[in-house]
Amino acid sequence: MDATAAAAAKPPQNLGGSLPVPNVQELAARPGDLTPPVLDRYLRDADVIVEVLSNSNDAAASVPVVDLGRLLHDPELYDEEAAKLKSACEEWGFFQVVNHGVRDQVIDDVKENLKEFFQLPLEEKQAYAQKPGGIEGYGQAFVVSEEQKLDWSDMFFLATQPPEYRDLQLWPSSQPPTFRDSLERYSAEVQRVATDLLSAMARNLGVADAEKKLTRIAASQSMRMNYYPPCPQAHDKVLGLSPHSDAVGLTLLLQVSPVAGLQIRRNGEWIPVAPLPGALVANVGDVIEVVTNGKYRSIEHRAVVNATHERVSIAAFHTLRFGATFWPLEEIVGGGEARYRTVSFEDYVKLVLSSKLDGKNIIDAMKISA
Ligand SMILES: COc1ccc(-c2cc(=O)c3c(O)c(OC)c(OC)c(O)c3o2)cc1
Ligand SMILES: O=C(O)CCC(=O)C(=O)O
Ligand SMILES: [Fe+2]
Repeated sequence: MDATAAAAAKPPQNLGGSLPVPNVQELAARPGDLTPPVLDRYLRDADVIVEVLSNSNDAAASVPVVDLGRLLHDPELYDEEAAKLKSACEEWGFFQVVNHGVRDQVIDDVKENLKEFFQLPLEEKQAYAQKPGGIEGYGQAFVVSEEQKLDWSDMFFLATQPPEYRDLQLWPSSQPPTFRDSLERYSAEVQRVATDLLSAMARNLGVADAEKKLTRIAASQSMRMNYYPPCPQAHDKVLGLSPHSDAVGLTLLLQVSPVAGLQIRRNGEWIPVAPLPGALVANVGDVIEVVTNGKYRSIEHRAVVNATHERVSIAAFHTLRFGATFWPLEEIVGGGEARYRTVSFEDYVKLVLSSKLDGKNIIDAMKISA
């Protein structure tokens, strides 16, 4: 590869960052520092965190479960499982993936190492802090004004695929010593799951060449590793992560802790997605909504926090590579109207990273108004 091609392979720098905000794990560890003006930045209006209705547990139980092994290795069961995937994408936008083939050891190692990382003293974690104007590293995202309400969480964000997108200075090398290895293995296995799911979605959509057009949506991957400290003072008045849809193609979320927190908005209610041991939670992101012209819609979700237990999760975001452009696929639009704009991936990432985390605001900005 010549120097120009190598430079082109690197992702653009300084696509956007966040205003600096307090480290939430430290705030939680020193409740004396949590004075009313500090806490007030996290407290939501009473109507924001409404309880889920009592019958919601039934709905939670029916968040679809898709068996990837059946789709990949069992021709006799393929049609039945593909139909489940189709209705999960059309009706829910969220589903749990089981029998996905990511090895238990790979999952256990990445979970252990990430929990160890978050337990390091603040000064050690700060060695991997986000740089001004950048999103990668340890810190926060989507804080664009001093007035907005803050989320009760910290994040560690790393670009993981393709390997040339990585900034290895931000990948912990010695504490914990196996972090790089375990993240690398987990990243590769999860990217394979994303590609396989997108292939199956392409077959379901039944459009010529859709496979190539959809699997490119897993060409890059980044990991948002979330740490939600407990909040005994006000767990029912703060949010771990504001309502949002993922501004990527396909997210595969690992609920590291056996603690509830993820909720999806369905028919106007917030429904919990209980951690299912060994499963990955898949969700359709905004980029899939664009290329399917709204046939598969991204779904708003959020994270709530616990009074006494910390919670850790890893969102593996799969999306396009820089240099790509995306638009509603002609085969899906057919004789109808494209409902979303064509955009270069780079411009799209700039839009994402300068936004507030606020429901479906990003995809709304992509819509062509009637
Ligand atoms: C390949 O280029 C990029 C792809 C994705 C992102 C990105 C970074 C984030 O931090 C981020 C995020 O925190 C997030 O919040 C939950 C999110 O959902 C709205 C994202 O889509 C997201 O994307 C950066 C660069
Ligand atoms: O922690 C969770 O359960 C949700 C995380 C999430 O939605 C995200 O990182 O985009
Ligand atoms: Fe999300």
